[in-house]
Amino acid sequence: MSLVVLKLGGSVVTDKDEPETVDEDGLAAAADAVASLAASGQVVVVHGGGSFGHHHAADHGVSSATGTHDAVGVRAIHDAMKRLNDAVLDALAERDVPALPVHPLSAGARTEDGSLSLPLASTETMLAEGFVPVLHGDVIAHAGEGATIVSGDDLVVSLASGLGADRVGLCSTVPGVLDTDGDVIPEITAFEDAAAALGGSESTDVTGGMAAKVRKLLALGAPAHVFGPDGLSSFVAGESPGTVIRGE
Ligand SMILES: Nc1ncnc2c1ncn2[C@@H]1O[C@H](COP(=O)(O)OP(=O)(O)OP(=O)(O)O)[C@@H](O)[C@H]1O
Ligand SMILES: C=C(C)CCOP(=O)(O)O
Repeated sequence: MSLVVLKLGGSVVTDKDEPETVDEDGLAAAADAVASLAASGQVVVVHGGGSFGHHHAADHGVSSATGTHDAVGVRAIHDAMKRLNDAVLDALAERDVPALPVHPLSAGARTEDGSLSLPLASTETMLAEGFVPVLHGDVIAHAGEGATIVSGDDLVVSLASGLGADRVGLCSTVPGVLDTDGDVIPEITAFEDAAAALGGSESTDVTGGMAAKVRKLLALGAPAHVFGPDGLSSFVAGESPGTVIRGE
């Protein structure tokens, strides 16, 4: 059975500029897409932080590289992400998708050099038993740093390579990776293909926006599709909306 890893960007399922606000229409469209994928194969969902995780992370001075030993701050970030995760799980349950949470804080860790170790037993067993695991960007224990942010994009890379995903999709608010004229770049095989146009994120985003996304996906070794909400149904149908990123 084919396995799809789908990331729902925080900017798709939340209003990124209003603290802790779900974008109900964006979430509904995303949940419909997951329901269709789950009806025809295995799917692992990952969602980003949007206005839930990033504001708390910025308030506590935590990013992917800079950590904290303040447990109160770690819990504030994690609890916000659990609230968003609950909203995603609820939307999926309303569509009869057997979705279950996997919280990276309790599952994985980072070594001193920042590499992510994400044991996959819970996700794999859930899939084998017919569930749809739903992970999320989170705060995670990091050797020598206390705890740092792990982005949904990092999780997608670990999951897709560790589980041998057949297809990877990242739904963001932009229709793909854009060039300097604002047109979608159909294919990226090297960072230089898009470097001139790649910026961070327009909203509060402690994990780096589109440039970081492209770098991580190039390292994946499997094709990854970056598309906007309008590309969701085409991705579900097996087509190739937006930008495809192929690492060498
Ligand atoms: N060349 C580019 N093409 C497309 N988007 C770009 C580009 N350069 C910068 N961006 C920014 O990257 C953003 C998408 O990355 P971002 O990390 O915010 O997406 P996301 O995955 O949807 O959100 P989150 O990180 O909350 O999950 C766009 O909204 C845009 O502001
Ligand atoms: C800010 C937090 C906690 C999660 C970040 O995940 P991302 O939005 O996928 O980069």
